[in-house]
Amino acid sequence: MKKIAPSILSADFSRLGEDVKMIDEAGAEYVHIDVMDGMFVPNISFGLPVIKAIRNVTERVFDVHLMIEDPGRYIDEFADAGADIITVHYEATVHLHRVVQQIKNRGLKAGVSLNPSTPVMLLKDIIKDLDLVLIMSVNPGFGGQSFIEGAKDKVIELVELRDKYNKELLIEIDGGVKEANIGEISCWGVDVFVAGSEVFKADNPAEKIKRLKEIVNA
Ligand SMILES: O=C(CO)[C@H](O)[C@H](O)COP(=O)(O)O
Repeated sequence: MKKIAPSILSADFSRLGEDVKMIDEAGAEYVHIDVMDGMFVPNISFGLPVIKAIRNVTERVFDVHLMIEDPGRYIDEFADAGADIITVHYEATVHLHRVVQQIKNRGLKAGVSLNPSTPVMLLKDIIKDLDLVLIMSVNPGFGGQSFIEGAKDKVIELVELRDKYNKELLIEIDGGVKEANIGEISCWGVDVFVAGSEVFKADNPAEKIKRLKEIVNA
């Protein structure tokens, strides 16, 4: 079963708890949580206290995407805050293998994300240790950007690596995912679909989540 991961970056922060509850009740399996530090990306979003607060609202999987420099400094804190999956950026992590082990030693799923300009092949020697690879289909930092078409070839290359080295690997895509393109993206072999503005700018966000789920599982 393929999964929808609504990104709370596009939620209404003045009523975040209600938006997270809506994500849960609409049947999305993951809550995608974008943490930005103003260094790795030019935007600052939210951090540990916010994640702890919304952890009380839902038992859905917290899919925490760390867009921060040197994320190894904070793995224990994000685990304590309630993360289920922690994804770090290849470009922000010098000792990637060590950080992946830190995440797994906390009993969490470990993911690595690639910026649009970072080649998939760079993950070849670590792919068997990963639970998830997140392909960025926009430059990280902001919601509401357009899907970068080069993501298609990256997903196809990653599917080949998955077939060869790690059949359990989840492939996630993030950025510019819409009702209009999610069906095609799904055909490439993606398992988890992050959608921010498409969900939260919809007249009925819960219906939008259900619709996206239907399309990817058709
Ligand atoms: O990681 C992100 C930005 O860095 C967001 O999750 C992503 O951009 C989703 O937003 P949208 O669906 O509006 O493109």
